[in-house]
Amino acid sequence: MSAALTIRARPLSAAAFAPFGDVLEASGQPDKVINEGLCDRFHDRARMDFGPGGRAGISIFRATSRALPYACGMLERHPEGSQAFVPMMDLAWLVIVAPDAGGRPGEPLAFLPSPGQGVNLLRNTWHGVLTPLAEPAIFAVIDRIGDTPNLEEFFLSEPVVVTS
Ligand SMILES: NC(=O)N[C@@H](O)C(=O)O
Ligand code: NI
Repeated sequence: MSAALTIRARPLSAAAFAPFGDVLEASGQPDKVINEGLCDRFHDRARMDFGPGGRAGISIFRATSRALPYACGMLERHPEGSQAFVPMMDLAWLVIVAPDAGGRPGEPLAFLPSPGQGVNLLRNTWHGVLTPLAEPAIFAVIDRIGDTPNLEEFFLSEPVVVTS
C-alpha cells in the first residue's frame, strides 16, 4: 500500500502560480492612475477565457471551512473556461493546483494566499475546489456561464495531504 502523498502549502506567488493562472493583487506599479489620482488601476491582470458558446458570469460562493492538514481526494478542471476566486473578506484559504500528466493530474502544489490576493485559474487547469480555512468564507467567482457541464473530475486513488 503506497503512503499518501503529503505536500506543504507555500505562500502564493505570481511566479510560482504562473503556469496555472494569475495572482490577482495590487502588485508592482499600477498600470493607470484614475479617479483624479485617487485610485490605482492594476489593469487587465488575468488571462480569462470563456470559449465559444459561453459568457463570463460572477457568482457568489459561501463555502464551508476545512482544516490543515487537509486531505484532498479530488482534483477537477474546466475545459471550456477560466475560473477566478476573489475573497470578499480577509480569511485564510488554500489553493491546490496540479500540472496535467497525460490527461490526469500530476503532482499537486498547494498555496496559501495572503490578504488581498485572489486567483484566476487558466482554462483546463487541474485544481482542488474552493477550500477556505476559516468561516465565514464568501468569494466572488468569475467563470464561464454556459449550457455544458464544463467540468472534468479526477478522484485520486490516495488523497493528497496538505500540511502547513
Ligand atoms: N463547481 C463549482 O462551481 N466550483 C468549482 O469549480 C470550484 O473550483 O470550486
Ligand atoms: Ni473549479
